[in-house]
Amino acid sequence: MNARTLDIDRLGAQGDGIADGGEHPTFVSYTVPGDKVTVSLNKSRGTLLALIDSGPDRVPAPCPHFGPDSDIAECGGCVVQHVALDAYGDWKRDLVVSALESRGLDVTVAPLVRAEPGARRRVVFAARRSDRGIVLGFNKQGSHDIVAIGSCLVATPRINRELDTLRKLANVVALGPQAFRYSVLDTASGFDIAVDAPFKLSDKDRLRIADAVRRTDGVARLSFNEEVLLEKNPPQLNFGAVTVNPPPGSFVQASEAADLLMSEIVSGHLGKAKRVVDLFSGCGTFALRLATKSTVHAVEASGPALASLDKAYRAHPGLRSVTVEKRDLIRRPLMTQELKIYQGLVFDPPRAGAEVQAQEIARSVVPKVAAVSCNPITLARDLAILVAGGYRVTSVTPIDQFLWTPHVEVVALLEKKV
Ligand SMILES: C[S@@+](CC[C@H](N)C(=O)[O-])C[C@H]1O[C@@H](n2cnc3c(N)ncnc32)[C@H](O)[C@@H]1O
Repeated sequence: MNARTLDIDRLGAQGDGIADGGEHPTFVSYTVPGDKVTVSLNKSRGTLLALIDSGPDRVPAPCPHFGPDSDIAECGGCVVQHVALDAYGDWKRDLVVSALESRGLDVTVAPLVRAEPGARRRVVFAARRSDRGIVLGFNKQGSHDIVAIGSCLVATPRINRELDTLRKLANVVALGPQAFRYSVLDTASGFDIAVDAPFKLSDKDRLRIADAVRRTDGVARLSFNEEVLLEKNPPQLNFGAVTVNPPPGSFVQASEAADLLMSEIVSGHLGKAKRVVDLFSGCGTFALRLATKSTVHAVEASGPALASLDKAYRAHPGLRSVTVEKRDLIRRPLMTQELKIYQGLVFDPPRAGAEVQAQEIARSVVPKVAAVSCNPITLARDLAILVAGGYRVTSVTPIDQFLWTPHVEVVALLEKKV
């Protein structure tokens, strides 16, 4: 074993401590700046063997599943529970600051908006049948091993209360030893469970699973590889006063509190616009709230997401007009000419961002733009395109939608004098 003693200098973008002292940086999980540690070294990665001295921002992790000291098992769902609150907030905010700086954007970034534990309504578990029964939990860090969990501090109280129920249902779904994804969305009308598995079901399996769902209280729907096996009642999410029934497995903001805050920021910026366009609209998180004041055109690639947006709009009288358009915005962005009828625009693309769409927005005369993103790197690229096109960034708000992970949600607001 290649054991070394290292001094940790900084926290990296993935939440690892980094020792800069050697020929190249060495990454050590579960460490903080100021730690002196002994590690077993494998190229640029050190596995923590012993903590010799603690850095000033080291705190005990609140979850018994966290880190190599866990008495139970080391869950890889969270990576930075051992970092003090202020240092954690600074680190996450800095992820955004450095991404923007790398694109030459000198803009003020607000402090990180904190998330509370227990706020995550959408949790993607890993599951697998083993010799000792079903294992439901999260992958161990950097491994395919699934660590069974007894509770999750990040998930909503209802998901935690019903873990046994969820586990029993996962056991009914599991065929053979292959691992599968078991995504649980905690909605107002019960759990919406979406299974993503590498195995196939027979008709008999379908009936058996549907029967188990029927007999399980608190589960609204279960779908398997996007096929609904049973919907007892439509899963319900409230976007402001509007109730939406999201399609199986569709994108939904992971935390209700973050969803609400982002919508408030976006609505505050675009609220006076007569006509707004919502690009990458999903099921209407922004569109349906903006429609209380503005006419909205929602554009999105997923037909089922748009159908649920449209259904929710039609069931809620009193909104301004909402139209939907199914369109692949990466291949066929809304062109500058098409944008000229709007006074407000929000875009919330997947992690890869919306480079080509941003080029069209940059050339447009839409006076107010809101950019929402879960990836500061692609957001910074897209914002730089808008700034080159004459937009000014007026605010950047990082939101801790993904507590104790290296992920951060960002809402950036922009204006163009036209
Ligand atoms: C980060 S989600 C945002 C959804 C919505 N704004 C919300 O807050 O729930 C990104 C959305 O982009 C959609 N999407 C992915 N690729 C797309 C594409 N090429 N063209 C249009 N929409 C796409 C996804 O279906 C998803 O709904």
